[in-house]
Amino acid sequence: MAETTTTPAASDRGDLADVGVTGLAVMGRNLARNIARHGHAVAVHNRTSSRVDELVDEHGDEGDFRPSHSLEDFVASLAKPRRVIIMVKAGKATDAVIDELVPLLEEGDIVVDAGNAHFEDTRRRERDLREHGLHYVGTGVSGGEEGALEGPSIMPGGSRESYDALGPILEDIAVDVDGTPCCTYVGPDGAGHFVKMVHNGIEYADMQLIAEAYDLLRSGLGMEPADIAGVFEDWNSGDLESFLVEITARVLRHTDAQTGKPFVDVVVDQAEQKGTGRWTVQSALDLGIPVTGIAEAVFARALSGAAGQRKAVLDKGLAGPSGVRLEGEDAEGFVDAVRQALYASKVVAYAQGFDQITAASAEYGWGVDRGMMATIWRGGCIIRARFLDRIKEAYDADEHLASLLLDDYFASAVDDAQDAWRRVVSAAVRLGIPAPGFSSALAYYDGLRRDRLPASLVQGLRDLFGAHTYRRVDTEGTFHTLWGGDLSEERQDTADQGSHSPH
Ligand SMILES: NC(=O)C1=CN([C@@H]2O[C@H](COP(=O)(O)OP(=O)(O)OC[C@H]3O[C@@H](n4cnc5c(N)ncnc54)[C@H](OP(=O)(O)O)[C@@H]3O)[C@@H](O)[C@H]2O)C=CC1
Ligand SMILES: O=C(CO)[C@H](O)[C@H](O)COP(=O)(O)O
Repeated sequence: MAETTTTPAASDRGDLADVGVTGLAVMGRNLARNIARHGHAVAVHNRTSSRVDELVDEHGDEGDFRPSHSLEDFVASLAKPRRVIIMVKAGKATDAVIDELVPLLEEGDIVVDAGNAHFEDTRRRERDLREHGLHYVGTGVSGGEEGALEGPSIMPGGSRESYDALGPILEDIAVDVDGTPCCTYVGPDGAGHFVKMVHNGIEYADMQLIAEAYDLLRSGLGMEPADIAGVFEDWNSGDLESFLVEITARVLRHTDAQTGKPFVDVVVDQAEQKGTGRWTVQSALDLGIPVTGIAEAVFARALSGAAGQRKAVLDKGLAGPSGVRLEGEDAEGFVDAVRQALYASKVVAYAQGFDQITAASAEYGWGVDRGMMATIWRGGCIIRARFLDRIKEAYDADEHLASLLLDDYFASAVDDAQDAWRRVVSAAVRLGIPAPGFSSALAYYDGLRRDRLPASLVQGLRDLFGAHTYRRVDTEGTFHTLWGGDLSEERQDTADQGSHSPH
């Protein structure tokens, strides 16, 4: 387990710890254990001291832990330049820890925030700490509790210099796929946390699509959860192979011990969220990138949580098909059609997420390498999936690829799936089964394909009611029609540029 140490051992550095972790809840505790198991001496600290003692009592034999009960002792136990990993609640808790930590540090030390911070917070903190001569590394860590211990996917931002000092440890503890660690330098300031945020947004979209596939099989065909588990197990040996498809089978196969019912039937059908999906959509709105799959997933969670409204509607019994099943020819081959619709919709969701990374990288000057992001998402993280190999190949082959959907492999995969995709969306509409992920992905695909969009009419309406102007297909310049006058057209060369932005 402890064979890949690339930093000098603690004993070579004056018996000081190689790295420190403060915040020992599920993630920090397992990250510290992972670091120790890889032969690095790790200082451990937590606001509530009992967590430190528990870690050392239960797992002290796994490696070289240096417990501290105060932040002062914790900092004093670290070799210089000090490398401090903060793994606490995002937001105010992280600021509180930074405020306490900074006066104890020296120029050149590296502060790593491995929590799910908002990338704008990371940009602000990086600026502030730079003024103190400190490096601030906002890093995404994905894989949950198990990944933190066995090898997560790690997405560090910050200065190159800080990565040179920190990267070897992070690459040691990250999971390895085909000899490549799922950790790479992402880019300056908030780049790491941005990429992690989009990762989580894609996670939302992926789960929503999986949930829709389950609903279509259950409500549309009348299949039982255990049978649907078998379908997902089968799908997991093909193009859809992924962690989320694998665990869907496990969740669907699980029976509640108390009632003997399928576990999914005893869980309240209101999906919660901590906020990273919502942040992704908010940022996409600012950047003008249509991440429809992620947005539908966030809104589907919101709709599920609107308990009062849902009950009122149910009580009133709003009209529409319900309880109708597919039968005969309509049911034939439907399971496989859902598989194909799931695959095509997933490709769209990932394509949109990568578009958002592209736009943010240009906006903030991060220089994010999309092929490398696909590479480090192949293992350790929640969205790990077989088809990330294909995404990596697509971006490696053309670093300027305008959309993943233009890559030959994905263009033909989606084309192969599209009859089934349309069949599934039509069936969902006819049966009254909500499938916002599947249908919005298809609408996005069709929107991209169209020669002319009805946006021209929107432009006309804007010009009529607000003199917002429009551009013509046949002449350069900006125009306004005198709608309230003789309907003649004026050139508006001094028009407000903002009104022309497609974003
Ligand atoms: N759970 C998961 O699957 C994943 C979580 N993350 C992110 O990792 C981070 C840690 O997550 P997780 O392990 O679940 O823990 P939590 O998000 O539940 O945070 C608990 C930790 O934060 C500490 N903390 C809270 N407030 C303060 C404060 N004001 N000052 C100092 N410490 C404080 C707690 O200390 P105390 O014990 O004293 O209360 C405890 O160590 C979060 O940012 C989370 O978003 C990232 C990927 C996956
Ligand atoms: O970061 C993660 C995985 O990479 C968390 O699992 C994710 O934040 C869960 O989010 P939510 O509670 O909003 O579903």
